[in-house]
Amino acid sequence: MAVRVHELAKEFGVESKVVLNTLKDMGEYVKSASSTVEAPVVRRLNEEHGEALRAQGAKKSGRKAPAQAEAAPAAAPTQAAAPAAPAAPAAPTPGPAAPAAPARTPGPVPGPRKAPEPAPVAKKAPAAPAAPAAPAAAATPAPEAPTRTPGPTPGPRPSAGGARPGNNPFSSTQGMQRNTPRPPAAREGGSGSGAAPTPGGMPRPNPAMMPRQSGLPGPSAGRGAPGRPGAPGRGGPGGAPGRGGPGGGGGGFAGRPGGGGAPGRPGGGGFSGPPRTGGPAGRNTRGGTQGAFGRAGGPVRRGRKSKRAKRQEFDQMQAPAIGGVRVRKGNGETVRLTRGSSLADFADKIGADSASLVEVLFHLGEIVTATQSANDETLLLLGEELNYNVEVISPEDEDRELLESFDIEFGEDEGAEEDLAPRPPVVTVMGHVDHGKTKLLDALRSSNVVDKEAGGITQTIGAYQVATDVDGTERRITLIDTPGHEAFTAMRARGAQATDIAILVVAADDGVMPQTVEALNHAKAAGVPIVVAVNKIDKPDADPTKVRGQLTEYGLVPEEYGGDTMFVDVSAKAGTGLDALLEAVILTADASLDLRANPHQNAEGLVIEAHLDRGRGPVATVLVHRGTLKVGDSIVAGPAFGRVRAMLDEYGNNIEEATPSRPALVLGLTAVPGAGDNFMVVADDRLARQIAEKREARERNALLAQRTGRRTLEDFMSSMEKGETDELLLILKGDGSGSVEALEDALAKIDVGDEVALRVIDRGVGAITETNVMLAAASNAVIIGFNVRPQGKATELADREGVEIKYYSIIYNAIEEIEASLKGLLKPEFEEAQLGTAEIRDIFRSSKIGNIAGCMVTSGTIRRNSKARLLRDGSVVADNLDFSSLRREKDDVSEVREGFECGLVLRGFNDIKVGDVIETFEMREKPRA
Ligand SMILES: Nc1nc2c(ncn2[C@@H]2O[C@H](COP(=O)(O)OP(=O)(O)OP(=O)(O)O)[C@@H](O)[C@H]2O)c(=O)[nH]1
Repeated sequence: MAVRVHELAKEFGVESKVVLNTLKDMGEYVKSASSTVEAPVVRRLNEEHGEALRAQGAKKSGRKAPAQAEAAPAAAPTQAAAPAAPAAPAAPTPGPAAPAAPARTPGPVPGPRKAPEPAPVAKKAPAAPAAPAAPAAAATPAPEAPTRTPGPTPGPRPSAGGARPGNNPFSSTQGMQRNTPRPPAAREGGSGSGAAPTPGGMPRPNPAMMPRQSGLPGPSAGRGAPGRPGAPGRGGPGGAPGRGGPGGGGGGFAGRPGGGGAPGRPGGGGFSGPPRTGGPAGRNTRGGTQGAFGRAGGPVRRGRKSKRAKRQEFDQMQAPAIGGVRVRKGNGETVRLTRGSSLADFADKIGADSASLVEVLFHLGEIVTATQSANDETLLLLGEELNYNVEVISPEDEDRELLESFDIEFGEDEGAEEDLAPRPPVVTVMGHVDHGKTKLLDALRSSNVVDKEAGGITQTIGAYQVATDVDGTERRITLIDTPGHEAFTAMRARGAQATDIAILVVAADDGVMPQTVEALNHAKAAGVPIVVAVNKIDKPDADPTKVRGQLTEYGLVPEEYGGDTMFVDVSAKAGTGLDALLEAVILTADASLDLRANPHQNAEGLVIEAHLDRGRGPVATVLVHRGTLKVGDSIVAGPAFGRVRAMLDEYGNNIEEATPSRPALVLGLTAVPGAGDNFMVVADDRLARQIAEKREARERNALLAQRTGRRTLEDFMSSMEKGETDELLLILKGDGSGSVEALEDALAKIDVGDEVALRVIDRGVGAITETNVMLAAASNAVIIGFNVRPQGKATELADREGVEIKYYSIIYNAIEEIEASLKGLLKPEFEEAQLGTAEIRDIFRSSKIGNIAGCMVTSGTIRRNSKARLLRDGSVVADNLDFSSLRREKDDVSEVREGFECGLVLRGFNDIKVGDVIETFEMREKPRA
């Protein structure tokens, strides 16, 4: 599973931005310290830059020697791992789940991969004896232990291991879509097999894994946490003891706090860990977790206030001063903050004064007020400085906690093994431009429709199902209708993954091209198996063999060459090979994935497309992951809710219910959700509304935090020098997610230079609401309505608040106007225009008005109001002068032309000589290109 940048940074012992920059240099798309990084990328990072980063980290911690000496080992995983490794063989008796463990982790692969797990534990808590590591180690197959070498990737690797939740390591991941309930052993013990290893970072299917997959993951496989070595033992009030406590926590084992006995949260804190598995321990510690839901954590406040004040005074006496500010430093306690928390929230959690945090940040070069929403990086920076382990709760975790507060669990199949039924694979078509993705989707749609009788022409709802005959059985496949990996990646970036299998289209006449590789990498990063469609084989210059050879270099080895990737030659144009392609998809799914879901529960799934339909209101195409969605269900989808009024299939037919992997167009939502939002059926409308409202509020906060951005002192200074940077803030509303995205993309491409920036602070589908207007008013933004109008009192409010709303129905017009207004924000640019020159022929000295130059105008005109410079022997003696007097004969004049004599006085400048040249010029505004 993915780890976050700051977690990686912690492991290397460097600042997040160092890792961030390294990743960016590697071409990875990472935005902030809380961006997630997939296991393969982590591996690459380790291979390519691991040593350098660690060296840097070691240097850094060395520098801080006296104060943070204890932190030094953290930067040296090798040292840290050393004590842990021996602990493994010494492990007395395996943990409760251990007996099962070897069976679940067959093959030598898991051994070395899991090896680093103890490392983070030891790393994070260097002071902790080896003992706590033992249970964790014990949980891994003992024979493997001695062979362990502390790999270079202590943290992330285990996470990759833990990243395959559910019985289906390749399917929709992110912990949201685990399909099989975990066996009790795993739940209770949590340790053993938690790692659910995938083969050495290669997310390829491996049939050997099958039996294990179906019985897997312990809580460790939960999302997020397993990969975070820092996650174990989230400090409750006890703070420090939590760290490094549950030994298992380190590597993604994590299940139970039993290991270390510390009051930390069970290390993994997996998706479902706390509610289901933690038992009382889990619950209690969760309660102790600092303010996950608003309640401030921090020290327990008891006793009289004056006493506390005294205590604080005492603490502060010992507190190191940061730039003259005294703030009590932490001991590495974990502080959990939601996105967009303010410094006041932070201060509240650590029992400090928010003003001093503002000051600390100021000394670190950031200007943030106490109540302003701070962005993730700022919170992490502050945490690092004050020695707190700040965890900015990820959007997914936040949502999970939000749902938990309603006692709802998302992403799990209910019931037991026997409740699961097979479901069709969901497939995305990817490939290079013009290699035939669209054509292939069209061909598959028209030739393999499920119900030829009923349908006829399919409608574009974002996905459709086809059927194919494999070994005499009709098998269905759900195809996502948006070709290309962009949509796939965009969804994944939101923590959603709809795809089980990717069809990689490669034109046989063109071969592997840049986007082929890109698509391939995206699929690999997501752990999605690939079936290659070698397209356009009807073309005379088609060379399917070459394509096979080329892809082999990228690790896709055709089955016929002994590999495990199926290659199928097709012609989307001629319609050949389509059945074979579908069969290959089914065979690949059968071999590497366990696609089952419980159809008898409340439906859950993903929104894959949504827009506002003029006649029908908000419509959303959803893909059911588990359960059965029925007309009449109360549903919440992202920040939208409602009741399913009607459902349509891809033929436009009304359907009463949609089973797993079935795409359906849902009518009846109150708002338009975003593509990639999850949806679920809840008990009643009221609950749906409450969840939706909470999500919307949360989203707004996060947006505000984003908006406040990170403005450093340096930025501040440089913009001051430049005369302040200007920014045009926009809120985009449109009639469909496609148009809003298109508009935003186009706007992002407008470039009028560095001085003026354009930032879209919110976007959405549907009418312009009062909320939009409020946000615009609060942030001085302009609202762009694309084919939409205001709703309710939005116009009134906009008038009152002075918010500008602009309406467009043609993207081009919107872009043109916005570009023009951006240019309007530009400060005028001036250039110098030469006006004339005059030569000093004589000098008249006057005590009253200074030296008067008697001149002959040698070119152009000398104007009274123009600027002047004095040249002597070709060099500038004085610049930017102006005239206090210009006369012709005895008259004051405003200008004198070439060939005439004049007398002039330079204001405040008397050092003139005969023969000097006076050059005059004026500054003219330059038209913008
Ligand atoms: N001869 C031949 N031409 C094909 C075949 N498949 C697609 N084409 C042609 O290739 C061109 C590109 O096909 P598209 O389906 O638009 O390709 P795409 O990958 O969807 O392209 P983008 O959407 O631009 O990324 C079209 O002119 C198709 O007619 C095929 O099997 N044989």
